[in-house]
Amino acid sequence: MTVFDYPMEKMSVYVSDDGGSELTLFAFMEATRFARHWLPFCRENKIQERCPEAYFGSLDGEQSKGMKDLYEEMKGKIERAVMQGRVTDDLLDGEEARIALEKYWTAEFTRRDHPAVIKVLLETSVDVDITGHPLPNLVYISREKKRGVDHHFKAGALNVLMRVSAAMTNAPVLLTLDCDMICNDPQALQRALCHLLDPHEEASPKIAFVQFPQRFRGVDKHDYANEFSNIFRINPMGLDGLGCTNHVGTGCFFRRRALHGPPSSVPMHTNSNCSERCGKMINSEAILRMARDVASCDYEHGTKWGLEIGFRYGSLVEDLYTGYQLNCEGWKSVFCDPDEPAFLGDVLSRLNDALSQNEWWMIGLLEVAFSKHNPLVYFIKTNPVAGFAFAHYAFYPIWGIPIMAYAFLPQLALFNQIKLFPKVLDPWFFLYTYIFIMAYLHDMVEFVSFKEGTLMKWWNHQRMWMIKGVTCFPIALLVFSLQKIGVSAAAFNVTNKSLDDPQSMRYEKGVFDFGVWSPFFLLLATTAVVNLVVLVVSVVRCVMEGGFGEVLVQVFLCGGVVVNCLPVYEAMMFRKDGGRLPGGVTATALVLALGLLVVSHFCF
Ligand SMILES: O=c1ccn([C@@H]2O[C@H](COP(=O)(O)OP(=O)(O)O[C@H]3O[C@H](CO)[C@@H](O)[C@H](O)[C@H]3O)[C@@H](O)[C@H]2O)c(=O)[nH]1
Ligand SMILES: [Mn+2]
Repeated sequence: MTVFDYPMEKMSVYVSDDGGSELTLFAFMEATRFARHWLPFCRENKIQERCPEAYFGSLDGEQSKGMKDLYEEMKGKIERAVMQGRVTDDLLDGEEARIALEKYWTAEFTRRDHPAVIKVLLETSVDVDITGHPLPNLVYISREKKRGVDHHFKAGALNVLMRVSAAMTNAPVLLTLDCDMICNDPQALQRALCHLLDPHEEASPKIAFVQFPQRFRGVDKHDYANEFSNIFRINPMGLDGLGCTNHVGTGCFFRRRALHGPPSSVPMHTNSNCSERCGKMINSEAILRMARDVASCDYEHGTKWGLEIGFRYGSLVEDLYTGYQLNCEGWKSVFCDPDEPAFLGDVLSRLNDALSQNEWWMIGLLEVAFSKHNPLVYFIKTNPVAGFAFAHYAFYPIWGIPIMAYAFLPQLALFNQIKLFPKVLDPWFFLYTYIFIMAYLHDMVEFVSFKEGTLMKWWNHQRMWMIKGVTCFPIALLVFSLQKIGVSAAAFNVTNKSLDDPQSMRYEKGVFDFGVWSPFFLLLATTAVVNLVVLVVSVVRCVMEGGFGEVLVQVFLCGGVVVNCLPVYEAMMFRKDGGRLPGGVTATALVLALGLLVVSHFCF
């Protein structure tokens, strides 16, 4: 965040470490030392790409060797600590760092059970870079964790950040960023402030947040695994037109006031704790005590935090949930999508990871859909069109039902020679075909005409949609239903961020990775096998016995699924690399497919 072209002494960076790892604190201690050299270097050389990893990665030759050496030295130390799993004395430079780490990471300290750790790493009134310019405040926070106390995942962490930052600096504008994101545009802050402070815009004081899209580094040319441009960039443009773009969890500038209640009920300035804070250093014992207090597990007990204040609890997609509740309260929101990405995240390169991430999202969406803040009943009162738009998100996983139905039922019927659709030249046939083609065409035109959209990317997107439709959507529906009847509990997997391994190399080449045992792949492989078998059987039957016109729609559906599943057949039969579908999955899928065909014979 230190990339912003903005006076550093007016910015504070709060880092939340929900994993409570000494390695993270150590990495930040190292980063502060590097920042003292790096920030003036960027300023002097007018560097736009200020994430050092990205900058040095795209650099050729021997330019800025000294700076690169410093960076490599820091990186090397952090990597050594990560490899060892702990920070050894030889890695620590000063006594102060060692004392800080020893003070907190005692023998009783575990990830799930530890006191709040708050460490001021930089204080702007004291710390300067090597040219004497002030550095921003930098504070490391690992909130208190106790076994058995609900910590509300990311929303809980963000609420702690909100309170600690209020105790320390209380800036009126907050930027939230995920751990896997980098800032890519030094002007992003100004862009957001233009909206939040616009004197000519009547709605400006009512704008709760300015959302930048989630965009990704390292997306392969045809984006076969999806950067979700339809969800993250196309749909929000429409919502922006309605004044209520959705919040996507990261790359978002909030008006702090908006998170404290409806526009009419909150005073223009929420500097309520200024009298306690003013004039004190953030590293003073009084401020630190207050910060630890608000970062404790019990602080929220009996308060409105998570219900009416701060980020809202109750859904794994706290972002959508919080954003839309703010809109319901009367706040507006803005979508800001400059051509040059303001923030960039890491793309998930493993198909299985992407599917399991989607499973969690889908469960979170269902939690919104079936909550008392259901967009249909709750939002329709204020803005019907936006209500439907949010319902489109919240009920998205329901797609699993029709997609599963269309992936299996017409095919099994066809296998048993049952005709489901009107035959060719029947007037209904034209209506069906018209609706089908128009729906697909609409999706395609919308996608391809958008900024970097291409036909190939669209094809991959629709394929991914189909893959999700037979894997994570139905599984999410099942898990959610089980949760509702009390069978299993919600959990949150932090998604895998590592990028340098064989799987990622396959990703870069645009090849799917099927190399793990996963229920997703089992469902996908079963779909693939059933459709292929039925396609072959029915084509042979049509050639021998005729009557193609009567089953054209069913054969077409079957063929469509088969074409979409080509990479699956390849992964089952022809691939030799680690991304090949495990034999066990293939065998189980064959048995399941056979079972389905046999059972269907008795049912139809
Ligand atoms: O218990 C938790 C879980 C997550 N996080 C943080 O939350 C962020 C998002 O987690 P990540 O693993 O990156 O999840 P994704 O599935 O990639 O997140 C997407 O989906 C989330 C839920 O909709 C949004 O909050 C995110 O912004 C969006 O990028 C990360 O910075 C995590 O460190 C916590 O602090 N505590
Ligand atoms: Mn993420």
